[in-house]
Amino acid sequence: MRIDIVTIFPAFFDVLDLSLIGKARARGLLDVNVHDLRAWTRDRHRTVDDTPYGGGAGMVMKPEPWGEALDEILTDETTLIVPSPAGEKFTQSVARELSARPHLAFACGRYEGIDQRVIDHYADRGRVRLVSLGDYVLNGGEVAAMAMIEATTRLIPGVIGNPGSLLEESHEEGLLEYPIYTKPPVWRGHEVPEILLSGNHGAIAQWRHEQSVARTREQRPDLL
Ligand SMILES: CC(C)N1CCN(Cc2ccc(Cn3ccc4ccc(-c5n[nH]c(N)c5C#N)cc43)cc2)CC1
Repeated sequence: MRIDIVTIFPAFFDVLDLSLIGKARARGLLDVNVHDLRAWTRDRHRTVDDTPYGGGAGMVMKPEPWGEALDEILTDETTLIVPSPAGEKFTQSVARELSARPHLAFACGRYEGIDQRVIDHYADRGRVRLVSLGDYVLNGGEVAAMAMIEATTRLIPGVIGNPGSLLEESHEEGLLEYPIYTKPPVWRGHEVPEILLSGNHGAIAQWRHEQSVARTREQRPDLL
């Protein structure tokens, strides 16, 4: 998968050189390219924003730099993702859908957002998705893009070491995951549930499912 990220804070994505995504890049599983939107400005101040038509607080990101950047980056195979508080909710299902795409481009806005005509222009030409990380307000699209990239790329075969662990994760089966434990068997007086030491794999699987259901009922009844 190729991923392109356009942002006025390219250094924000240096973290993508680390950990599993960094290793996947080194192994050629992922081709991640971060671009500074200001590279497509034409004025000496490298201006990317201006006042909103119709008045109102804040500034709006100008369409011209975005148009020149995206014209260079997008292909017929690209899904353009625009993180936005007004977008569809980002879920595990969306992550799974995006993980099958050959090319993702993330347009990370700042200020009050990107001039609507940029989204309209590229919507006419193919796949544009406004996607929201959740019902809270961030200062820009970078944090959301980072989360979406991590949730999506970890589903690509070979990116994480143990594909089996993808199957029992929260939200994959519609339930929250069961509690997990490791050595020592007793820690500060807290014992590991005895069933997990029994070696009875059928009983352990049953117990884990019951724990998942109980946890989901407690924390996320909306998922049941
Ligand atoms: C009345 C007038 C003063 N209102 C002022 C608040 N406006 C809403 C508003 C609020 C913040 C931002 C900052 N921002 C800029 C680009 C950008 C991309 C994503 C997100 C974002 N926030 N939360 C998520 N789940 C997101 C995602 N994905 C936030 C972004 C942009 C826009 C609405 C207008």
